[in-house]
Order: sequence, then C-alpha cells, then structure tokens
Amino acid sequence: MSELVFFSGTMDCGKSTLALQIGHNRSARGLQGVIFTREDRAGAGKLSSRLGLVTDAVEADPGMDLYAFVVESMSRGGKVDYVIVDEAQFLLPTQIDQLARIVDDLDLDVFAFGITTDFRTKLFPGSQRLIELADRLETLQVEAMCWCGARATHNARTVGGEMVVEGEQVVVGDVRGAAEAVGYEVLCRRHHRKRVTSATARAAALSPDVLPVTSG
Ligand SMILES: Nc1ncnc2c1ncn2[C@@H]1O[C@H](COP(=O)(O)OP(=O)(O)O)[C@@H](O)[C@H]1O
Ligand SMILES: Cc1cn([C@H]2C[C@H](O)[C@@H](COP(=O)(O)O)O2)c(=O)[nH]c1=O
Repeated sequence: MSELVFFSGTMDCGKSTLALQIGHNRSARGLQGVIFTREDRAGAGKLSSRLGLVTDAVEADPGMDLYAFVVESMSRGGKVDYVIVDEAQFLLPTQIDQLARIVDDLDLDVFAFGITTDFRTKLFPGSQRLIELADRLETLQVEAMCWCGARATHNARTVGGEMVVEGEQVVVGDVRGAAEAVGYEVLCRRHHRKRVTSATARAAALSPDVLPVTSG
C-alpha cells in the first residue's frame, strides 16, 4: 500500500541527507523517482545536503500542479516509481493535496521532508496540511542540539546573532551564515522562549555583571 510520509525535524537535523539516501537506495535498485524541491539554498532545481551531496530536482513553483506533472511524465513514457519532496514546508496546501492524490490515484509512495514550524513557532501552511493528510509522520532520529546541550526543538531566526521575532515567514537561509546577516539557530524550547542564542549566552557569560567580584 503506497503512503504519504512526512519526515520532519528542525533545520540541520539531516532531512535532505535522508531524502538523498532514500532516492539513492531506490535508484540503486533500478527504480526511478521524481524529486521536487522548493527554494533550496543551493538554488532553483537543486536538492542539497550540508554533507555536500546535491542532486537535480524539479522546482515546485507555487503555480505547479504536482499531480498533473507526474501524470504528464508518465504519459510521455517516463517511469515514475516514487516521489520525493524536500523543503515541503514551502509548498502550498493545495500542492500537499496533490501529493496525497499521487499516493491514492497513482499508487506511488511520496516521501516529504520539511520543518514543521517557523521562527515564531507557527506551523508553515504546507507542513500543517502534511500533518493533516500524511499516512505516517516520522521525526528524524539524529537530533540537532541547542547550545546548552539539550535537544533542539525550535528554529530561531537571528540577525547579528540575536533572535528576532518579526519578519516574513519565508526567508531562505542557513544555520552557519555570516554573523551579521540573517541566519538561523536551532534551540531548545526553553532558550527559544527566553530568546537566548549561543551569541547572547556567550555575551552574558562575559558580562562584568556575572564575573566573580574580588574584594580588596
Ligand atoms: N562535516 C560534517 N561531518 C559530519 N556530519 C555533518 C557535517 N556537516 C553536516 N553534517 C550533518 O549533516 C546534518 C545536516 O544535514 P542536512 O541534510 O543538510 O539537514 P536538513 O536538511 O535537516 O537541514 C547535520 O545535522 C550533521 O549531522
Ligand atoms: C525557521 C525558518 C526557516 N526558513 C527557511 C530557512 C531554510 O532556507 C529553510 C529550511 O531548510 P533546512 O534544509 O531545513 O535547513 O527554511 C524560513 O524561510 N522561515 C523560517 O521561519
């Protein structure tokens, strides 16, 4: 029975790596898949992992009907055995419905990968629809870690190392960018709530207020 599976986790927990591995293992057995992605950091039409692997993919623009794309590929004689979708949080809810239709009407497995929540801890519309429709939700097992050593569960957006809570929902970026630029950092809930990033924690630790005071 084919399935729509949503693999989710924070940024930098290995989702794209797993997507590439699933594709690799299937193609090693002669299966052919369609790989969709949207707004990958490596550019349009790419699925890239921080481990250095990258593959070509179909850019799932907002206007694209993903079900129609797969049907058309098949009707042109293309073999399609499965579908992989990376950065699935950026898809429109209607495109997630199209993924469910690929599973139900074409009997193909669809493996979707993405973050569930944005820098304000709110669900992305695409992720919300995946949670509503998926046959199976899988949380990635390689945990990203907060600077304090706890499991990271939330994605913070940073500017100059400080957490921000205002801005557009979608700003493509990375967890290891230039310090002054817009970037991201994964945090545990406690430090996300208190807005304590690694940079602000370091600055607080160096502050004279917390240095031991020696008398005399
Ligand atoms: N130099 C490295 N050596 C080993 N593992 C690495 C290295 N760089 C990145 N990684 C692994 O890659 C993961 C990020 O993978 P990626 O697929 O890009 O994540 P995601 O798609 O979830 O943002 C990191 O959590 C880490 O486990
Ligand atoms: C939290 C958050 C993230 N993004 C962007 C930043 C990256 O380009 C992707 C996540 O990619 P990854 O492979 O999971 O690291 O999402 C965003 O646009 N808005 C946000 O709030």
